Amino acid sequence: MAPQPSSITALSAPGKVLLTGGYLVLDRAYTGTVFALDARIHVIVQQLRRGHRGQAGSGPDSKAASEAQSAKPEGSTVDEGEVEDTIVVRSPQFVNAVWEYTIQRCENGGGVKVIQKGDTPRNPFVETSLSYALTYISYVADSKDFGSLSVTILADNDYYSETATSKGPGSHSRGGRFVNFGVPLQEAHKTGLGSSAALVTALVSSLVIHRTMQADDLGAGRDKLHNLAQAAHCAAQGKVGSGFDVAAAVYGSCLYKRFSPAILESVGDVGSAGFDERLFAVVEDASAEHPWDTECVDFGMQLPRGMQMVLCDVECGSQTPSMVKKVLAWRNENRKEADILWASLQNNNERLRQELKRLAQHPDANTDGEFTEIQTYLQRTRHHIRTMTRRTGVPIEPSVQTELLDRLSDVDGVIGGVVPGAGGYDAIVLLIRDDQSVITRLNEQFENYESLVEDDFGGKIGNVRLLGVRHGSEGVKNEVLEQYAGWV
Ligand SMILES: Nc1ncnc2c1ncn2[C@@H]1O[C@H](COP(=O)(O)OP(=O)(O)O)[C@@H](O)[C@H]1O
Ligand SMILES: C[C@@](O)(CCOP(=O)(O)OP(=O)(O)O)CC(=O)O
Repeated sequence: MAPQPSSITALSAPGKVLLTGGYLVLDRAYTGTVFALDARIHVIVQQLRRGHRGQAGSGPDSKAASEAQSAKPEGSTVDEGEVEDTIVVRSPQFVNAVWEYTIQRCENGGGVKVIQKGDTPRNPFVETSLSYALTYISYVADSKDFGSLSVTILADNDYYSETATSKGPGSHSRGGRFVNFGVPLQEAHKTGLGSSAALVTALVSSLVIHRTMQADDLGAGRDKLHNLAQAAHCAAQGKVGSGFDVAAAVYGSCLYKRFSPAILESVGDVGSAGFDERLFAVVEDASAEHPWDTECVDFGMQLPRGMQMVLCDVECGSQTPSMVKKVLAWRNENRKEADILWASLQNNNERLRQELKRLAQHPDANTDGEFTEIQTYLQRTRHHIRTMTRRTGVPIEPSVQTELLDRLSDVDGVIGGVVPGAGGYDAIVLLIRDDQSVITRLNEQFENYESLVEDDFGGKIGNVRLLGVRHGSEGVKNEVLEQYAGWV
């Protein structure tokens, strides 16, 4: 029998930065070095009402469950007399961010599908995570009775650019580490930390732990949660990416080698006959034909002592999907040249990672305190990325970012930096000496920062600011409820 659910479950998962290996990591022949961040997305699942066929909510915490039930969050349509189970998802840091769903049990093993009520704009990442997690849960627990659930999403501030409200005096009015953004989610500008991967990971993990496992099972269940989160994230995105962001959300910082795309290609859509069995096989890695082959090496890896990683938001977004398509099209048409370039990048990225690892393991090896080797490898990686930019005609490191990286690399205490991930006009990453005076000097640079070059791709960067986010290394984890006072 499945374990009895406790009444409230809270988990969080981190954002990511792909320090090196952008584009290369799409191909299993290469790897990416991904760092988890200390900016996390939290998901709190509350059991509002027992499953009406008498299944849920009768666990060891049933007193707390009935309290949660009577403290029914505002706006919920769930009440005791109603037979229909509903799931209400809220993102209370944003205006009107409430999504309410009914649960549809599909025939012929089509799984469990959530159907959105009302006319709030749909949130594909929330919706798909719910359908995928409930399908898996109902298959393993052999029960389709979920009861009604209230789900709260809380994100650390650095996932989105500041808004008038988040900067203002009332931003922390509800208390704790989370701010009120005062705008609808669609109007919030993302800083590119991988909010959707962290959200999907925290959401599917909290639902699965809530219904089929105990909090202590998180370690042992990590691989299954990874497989489920990758499947849900790909379905919500409508494409199979490399999955490095979901891997970092689950396992934390690591050297990542992607899974073979074929693993997820045959899952099909929720509602289609046999979906529950296929999803179960994917999550439990039960397919002999397509076993999971993701490789996350050195997970939980740390930066060397005395080094810190910072991100600089440049207030200007880029379109990753079309950039990826263009780079891959160029690679297909220029295979020989691309292979040489990809090999040079891989080789240098690997040396950089090995040196970071060596210094992390032998803190005394950095005798001059300058991280000179790291500086050299970062410069070489940038050199190859600029070649990639020129040859593909894609603004991976466009000249306004070259200018910014060059200027910041000259600041005393900055070891070097790169455009992470797909590059473009997203936040850049810097490795610096872990010293407050370096942060002070960087902030001084940003006060009057003005770009003096004309960009080769017509991009412009506005305000540059240091994000508060730092390297975090840890993947998905259980959370304590006290920190959500005022929000849940
Ligand atoms: N706090 C949040 N609450 C609810 N949904 C969120 C939240 N943050 C992000 N999302 C979902 O993730 C989407 C952004 O994902 P995506 O475009 O992949 O950006 P990112 O690069 O940050 O992952 C949003 O459109 C929304 O569906
Ligand atoms: C090009 C890529 O290899 C890296 C993209 O990294 P980003 O960190 O830029 O990704 P987004 O969060 O989607 O903006 C694509 C991939 O690996 O999926």
